[in-house]
Amino acid sequence: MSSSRGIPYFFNTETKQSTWDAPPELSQAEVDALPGAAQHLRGEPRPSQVRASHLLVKHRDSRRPSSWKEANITRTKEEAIEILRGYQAEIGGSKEKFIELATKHSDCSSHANGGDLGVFKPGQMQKAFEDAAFSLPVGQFSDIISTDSGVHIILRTA
Ligand SMILES: N=C(N)NCCC[C@H](NC(=O)[C@@H]1CCC/C1=C\[C@H](COP(=O)(O)O)NC(=O)[C@@H](N)Cc1ccccc1)C(N)=O
Repeated sequence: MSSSRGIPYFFNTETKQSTWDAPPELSQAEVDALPGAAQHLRGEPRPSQVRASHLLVKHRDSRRPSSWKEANITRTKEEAIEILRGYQAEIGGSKEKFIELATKHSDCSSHANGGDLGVFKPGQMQKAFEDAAFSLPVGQFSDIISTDSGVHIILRTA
């Protein structure tokens, strides 16, 4: 799973080559079942806009290490990832749980709307966030994504 784009890539252990494209040996059903499989693996066009929610955990290297929750955020990036891994385990695919945890813990002002960012188009969000959000099937969660704001889990909602 690419941590910057939150979508799967494929690594050939013999040739040590990595690629975004699914190997021919994988059946379409296997490709579709990949966690957060990018729509390009499913032969779908990139949408012109998406709607997504996120749970953001900031750290001391965040571009703005402050939030509604904590005026001065001093945790390290590794600590932030550990915290987010914990939330990821609690969420376990449940949208209700995601909304509950984003509301309580997200370091983004969108926490007030359960993490909802509304609809956005390419060019609005930071690249890694955009790539992951636009690659997720509707209703799917990303893996942990890192941007200048901190580390995120994204749920594509439309
Ligand atoms: N709807 C938009 N276009 N709002 C501008 C987005 C700017 C954009 N933001 C990001 O890419 C990250 C990923 C998602 C949120 C976010 C960062 C920050 C938190 O991080 P920080 O900036 O302290 O580093 N939250 C925001 O921006 C919030 N206003 C998003 C929002 C909140 C409530 C309702 C709608 C949107 C960027 N290009 O920097």
